[in-house]
Amino acid sequence: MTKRKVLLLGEIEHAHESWTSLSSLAELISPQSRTRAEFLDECKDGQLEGVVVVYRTFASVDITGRFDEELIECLPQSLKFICHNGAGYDQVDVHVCTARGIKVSNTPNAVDDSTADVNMFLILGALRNFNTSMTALREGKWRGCPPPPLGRDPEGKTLGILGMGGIGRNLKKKAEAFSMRVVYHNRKKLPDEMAGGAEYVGFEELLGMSDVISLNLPLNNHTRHKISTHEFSLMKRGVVLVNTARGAVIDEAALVSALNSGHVASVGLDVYEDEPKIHPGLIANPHVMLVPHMGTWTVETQTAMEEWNIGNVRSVLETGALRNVVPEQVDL
Ligand SMILES: O=CC(=O)O
Repeated sequence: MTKRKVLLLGEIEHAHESWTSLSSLAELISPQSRTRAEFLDECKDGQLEGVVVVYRTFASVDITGRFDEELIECLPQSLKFICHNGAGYDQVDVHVCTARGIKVSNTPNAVDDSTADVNMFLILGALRNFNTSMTALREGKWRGCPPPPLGRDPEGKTLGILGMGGIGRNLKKKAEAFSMRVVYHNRKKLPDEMAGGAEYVGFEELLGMSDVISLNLPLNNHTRHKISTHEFSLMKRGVVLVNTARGAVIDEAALVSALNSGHVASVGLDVYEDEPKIHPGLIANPHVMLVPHMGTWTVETQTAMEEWNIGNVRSVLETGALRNVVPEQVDL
């Protein structure tokens, strides 16, 4: 009998032993392709027949492109599972996977601490306007001339968390250590023990009452450009906005206008609408703290993500099921 195959798209950087240990259960293969066109041909030529599960990384999109309808339709008939190494799985069209009977997993909990840490860093940096003085110092101008306006303290400010999933709930605890009052909005109110005392408010209410707004919601067809011109107009003048989720949740052009008009005082961003390109209006604005998508960029978190994803591959090979599936597939 031919051995089942596992296709690795991307690299294993940390959890080498766990990955290698899978070889007693299946043949571990990598694609020959370096481009999307080559990958589609490799699929169509039947070279990937026998692959039951794909392990893919965020960066592998540079080779295959998005797992959209065109690509998913070409995948071998044997393929039943896609294990995505990342919390956000917007590179994979889950709807098409579901229609083809493919189950998809991600790495939700592993990312919570490090992403919420970056979130808090951006909140503090944007409130204190650290970007201007850090740039001035490197230019030999000490705090700058004139020095930046005084920053603001997080203590006593209202933080509105849009999307109270694992990262949002983790951020809530961290923000409370800085004496922030936390309110949140989700499509559904959380059970009280999960919300941990944070007040549930409507979407527009959150926009209107928050001093700081943190975007922690996944990118999908419902959330693309969730924050645009109209939503900015509902926010307090002088609001601070941070985003560690996905860039396209914000309409970046509208954000640049809101910053230029002074309606939004400052912004902290880890993610961008068209990464790695950054809107020139964001680069030019001194009130913007920019981090190049480093929410999970720590040894501990990257290792934990790989271990979780490999655990999912192992679970498929040993039990025929994933340990977790993405929320859209939970009730299937
Ligand atoms: O962006 C990071 C992730 O989706 O895990």
